[in-house]
Amino acid sequence: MDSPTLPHIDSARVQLVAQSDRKAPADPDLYPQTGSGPATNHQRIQLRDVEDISLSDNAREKIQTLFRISNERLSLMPQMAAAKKVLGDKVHDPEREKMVLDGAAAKAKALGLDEALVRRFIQGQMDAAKTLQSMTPDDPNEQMSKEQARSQKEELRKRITELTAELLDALKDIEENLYAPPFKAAVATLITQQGSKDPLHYGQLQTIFLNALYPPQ
Ligand SMILES: C=C(O[C@@H]1C=C(C(=O)O)C=C[C@H]1O)C(=O)O
Repeated sequence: MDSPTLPHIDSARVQLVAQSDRKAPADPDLYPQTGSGPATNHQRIQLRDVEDISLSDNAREKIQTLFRISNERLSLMPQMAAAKKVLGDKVHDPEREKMVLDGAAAKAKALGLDEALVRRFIQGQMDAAKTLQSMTPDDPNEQMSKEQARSQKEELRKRITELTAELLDALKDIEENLYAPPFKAAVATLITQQGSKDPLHYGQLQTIFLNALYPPQ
């Protein structure tokens, strides 16, 4: 990536709060418990089952690609929050969200991807993005001028647009496997294992991912 204007995420600035206002997941098979407590029997069984399935390295890589892109997209949000603060802009920008969703729907069509899945998935990514921005604390040492903030926001949006397109390519790559039970179980397990890296903490991102890929009936 060649974007020197995008600063790296500074985790010290992102003191994240543990708060998920999402509903309790419906299906414990797909929505494993997360948190710091010991794994439940259920989780242990599920992990063993997934090993038994011996998910191909290829499938594992594809799922991890999806997480990696999502993480990169989310990692831009503290800088987005900082730019918006300088500009006095709101975290939630419904016009921009409509553009992102419409762009994603158009690309979904071109790829032959299920549009409802794509809209759900990208809306989930945007919800997580807003949560992360709201959790970004003020930086009393922030020196950015409005001019700098405007160009930072613009650069970030360019990158976010690219990453949104990459997310759809990665979704397309797993679409045909998505509803095979072993694959579902593997997604749930890999998401749980990713939990420690969840920038939203305490399973919120896992829940967003799972709800988007496998909406509770
Ligand atoms: C990232 C932004 O903040 C929010 C999140 C968005 C996203 O994840 O694409 C889009 C609009 C905003 O509601 C932004 O304003 O660009």
